[in-house]
Amino acid sequence: MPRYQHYGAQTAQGQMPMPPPSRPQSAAQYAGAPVPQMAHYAPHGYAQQALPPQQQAQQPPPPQQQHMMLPPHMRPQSAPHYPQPPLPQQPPHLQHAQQQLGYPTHAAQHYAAYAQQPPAQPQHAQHVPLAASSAQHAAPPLPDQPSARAGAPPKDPRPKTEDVTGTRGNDFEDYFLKRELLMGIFEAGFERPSPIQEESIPIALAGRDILARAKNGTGKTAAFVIPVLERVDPAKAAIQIVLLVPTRELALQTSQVCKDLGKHLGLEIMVSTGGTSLKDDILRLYNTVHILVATPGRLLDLANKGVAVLNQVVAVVMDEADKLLSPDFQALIEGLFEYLPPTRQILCYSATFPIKVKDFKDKFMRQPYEINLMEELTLKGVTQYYAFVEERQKVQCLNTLFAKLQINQSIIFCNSVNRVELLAKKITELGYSCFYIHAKMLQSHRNRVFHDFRNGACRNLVSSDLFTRGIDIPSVNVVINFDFPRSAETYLHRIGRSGRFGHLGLAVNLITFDDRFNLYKIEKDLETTIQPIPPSVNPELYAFSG
Ligand SMILES: Nc1ncnc2c1ncn2[C@@H]1O[C@H](COP(=O)(O)OP(=O)(O)OP(=O)(O)O)[C@@H](O)[C@H]1O
Repeated sequence: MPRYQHYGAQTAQGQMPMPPPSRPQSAAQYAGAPVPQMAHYAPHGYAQQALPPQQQAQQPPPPQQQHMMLPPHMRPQSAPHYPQPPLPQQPPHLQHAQQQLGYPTHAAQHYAAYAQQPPAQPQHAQHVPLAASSAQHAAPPLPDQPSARAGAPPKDPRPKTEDVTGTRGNDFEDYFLKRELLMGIFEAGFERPSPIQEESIPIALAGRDILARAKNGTGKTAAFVIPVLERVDPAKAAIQIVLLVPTRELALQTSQVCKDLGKHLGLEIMVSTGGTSLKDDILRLYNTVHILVATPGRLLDLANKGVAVLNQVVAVVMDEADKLLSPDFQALIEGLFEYLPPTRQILCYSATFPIKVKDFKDKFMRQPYEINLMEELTLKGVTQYYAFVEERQKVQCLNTLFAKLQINQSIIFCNSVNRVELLAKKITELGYSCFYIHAKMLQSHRNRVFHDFRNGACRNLVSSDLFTRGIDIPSVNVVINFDFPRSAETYLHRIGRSGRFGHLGLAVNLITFDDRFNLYKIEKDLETTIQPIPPSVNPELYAFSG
């Protein structure tokens, strides 16, 4: 029996009541709440932070009748505005990673010999487990030198799942990386490689093409950034690495990872995306650039103009590769490959790889090494629930979720730009702090929202699918699909914005009658079960009290 048939029968367990398909719903029973007007709604993605107390008092509480439409466990308490816990500090290792650590300059010289060792030997490409052999080839720190780990920040105390802990036990030292690179890795708070990093780093260092699939938030970025940072020759004034990503925000984030991990390497890293001044990019390219992180359209433009010279590129990375090979980008990518030398290494990463990648693989890649760490598709640390609602009940249901859940930070996804703006407005009117972001906003506003949300300036972000892929904000512990996505890929990437690096997270899906087939299909495609939301959600499933 298809699962969607029994949703209506489960109301006793506490989820939203499902109206039988044939029974028309009375407007009085399911009418949406009139939403109070809100003068403090600010455009450009900035909704107000929170109403001043005296204005909060003036806000009419949501009508009682509306609460009664919800099953008892979803009804808000009596107060019109529900206090949420204070915004948390960033985990200690993240705060620390942002601080500049002074290193004695002699350390770099002292280790020059070690740093200049040739990159990984062919046995890496043969996939020899490094743990077994590391004792033979890992260079021990010289007696009078601090270890490259000396600048590591305090340990992140949050529990992690096997998605990132299920490794063979390798250490970063096992890969013969430059000492300066190791220092950057440890200062970023990375202690050991994650499974995808263990699989990918040695193969990439050996120069082989890679097609890699691993779960969201398990460290794919460092899995390609570390080997490409190792491969760049700082003395050579040419673009040596191209990192392609589908969105501008992801480009900014990825370039920041390159800068953080490579901060002792003395490399020039440039971001180039649409929505910024082309002239600035052209002027920047007159100076040395070693690593170029770009969205495909802008880079092709610069290559066509002869400004971005790509004939010295040794490796090109395609993050979210399936998206980059979708019809939206495919022509641009193929255009770009005409400028790249035939010897370039190609590294492709994503959590989702449909069949369409095959054509690209056959046409451009040379016997790629394939990594698939996704026997199981969803993250172990992310608990998934659905609440069955009528369209007009959604805002009230969200209000209840805000009141009941321990949200550190949340991302709330809508299926269109219009709905993002409307929902942000309604959330603000309910008295909660909220930003919004979508692709039709000015880039400068997008950047500000991204920056401020990441820094914890606001608890909730309403987003279109712009933030579905790749965005890494470790404090996000709750994702809400206000609108249920249409495809399993989108669903997987969206819920993967919580539960980063094996931490715990919660995904709540608001499901309407029309969504039920889609819910069933996505559950089937992902071989997962999305449970009805219980009357109270155990905070231990998603909230770290530390
Ligand atoms: N070895 C490591 N040790 C500790 N933290 C790590 C390690 N590798 C990556 N991280 C952290 O894990 C988080 C997720 O990493 P990343 O964004 O690379 O995941 P991803 O697999 O690319 O996710 P997505 O599929 O969503 O793009 C980041 O905050 C990153 O700093």
